[in-house]
Amino acid sequence: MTSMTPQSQVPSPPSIAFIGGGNMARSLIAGLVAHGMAAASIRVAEPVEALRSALHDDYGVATFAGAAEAVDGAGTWVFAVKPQVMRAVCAELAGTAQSSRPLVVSIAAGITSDQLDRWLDGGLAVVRTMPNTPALLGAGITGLFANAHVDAQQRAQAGHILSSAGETVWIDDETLMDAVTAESGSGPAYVFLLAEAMQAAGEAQGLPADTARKLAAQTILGAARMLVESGETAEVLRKRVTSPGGTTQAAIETFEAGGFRELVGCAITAATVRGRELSKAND
Ligand SMILES: NC(=O)C1=CN([C@@H]2O[C@H](COP(=O)(O)OP(=O)(O)OC[C@H]3O[C@@H](n4cnc5c(N)ncnc54)[C@H](O)[C@@H]3O)[C@@H](O)[C@H]2O)C=CC1
Ligand SMILES: O=C(O)[C@@H]1CCC=N1
Repeated sequence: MTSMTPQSQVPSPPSIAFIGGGNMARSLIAGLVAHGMAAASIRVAEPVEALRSALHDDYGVATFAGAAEAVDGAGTWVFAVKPQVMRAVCAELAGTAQSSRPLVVSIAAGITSDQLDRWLDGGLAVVRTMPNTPALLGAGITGLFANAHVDAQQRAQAGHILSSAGETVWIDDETLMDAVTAESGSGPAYVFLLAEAMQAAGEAQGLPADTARKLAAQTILGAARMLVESGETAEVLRKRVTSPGGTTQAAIETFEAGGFRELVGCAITAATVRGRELSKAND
């Protein structure tokens, strides 16, 4: 005989609570809803009323001023607040975390899984992640690290949430998460800086501003697509553009003489170090 579960006892899908409804949370929520997650399963804690209204109006998610109300009944908690407020937010939720044993997902730069676990009173499954802003278009990439308490189902759940923002890559050694933050978390800003510089240089050569902007943006888009879609290395693609004795060679030699690679290395080192500092400064 087949046993039937009465309708009233069918469990509703486990909901996700976002603690922090700012820029990155909004991108992740947009991705989850676009990938078919029921808005009714998404709860958001956000103290700023205007952000709460916008999230509710745009995606239909339930919003709350306080974190404690948002996490009520949620199986996964996504911490999307600034690193500087993470400890205080965790202190507020530690009691509930111990009784409800959620999967804890963090997107905060620098804050380690050990810190999150300790601030929530210990023994919890924590996935530390680092997405980036192209998540807004579903074109992001996220690095993820799981602590020892995370089981296979929770790992899949965290991967599912972040894959709605784009590609995912699991990192086995958490100390490398600061390097992920420095390369891809902050990385879109480096590309925007390059775009700014290319546009300004084009304008300095006499191009109208809107033309210079379009040339820079489409060039970066096209080059990025070639990197992803061609299967070739950046070096091979660069060399194909660089005709011997041509214009590109003149530019590349100027970049190399100016220490471009070293400068990029120093910038990414500075961002990596800053990630470690954020961990210490907020402990
Ligand atoms: N912006 C970026 O490119 C990336 C940011 N991150 C990380 O994402 C996190 C959030 O960054 P953004 O979204 O850019 O910042 P944001 O400032 O837009 O969002 C943070 C939100 O948290 C809210 N908040 C503050 N205290 C709160 C509390 N007690 N309870 C609930 N919400 C609270 C704020 O009102 C704000 O709306 C940070 O930890 C950052 O390191 C990660 C990857 C990329
Ligand atoms: O600048 C930051 O600290 C955050 C983390 C990665 C991108 N934005």
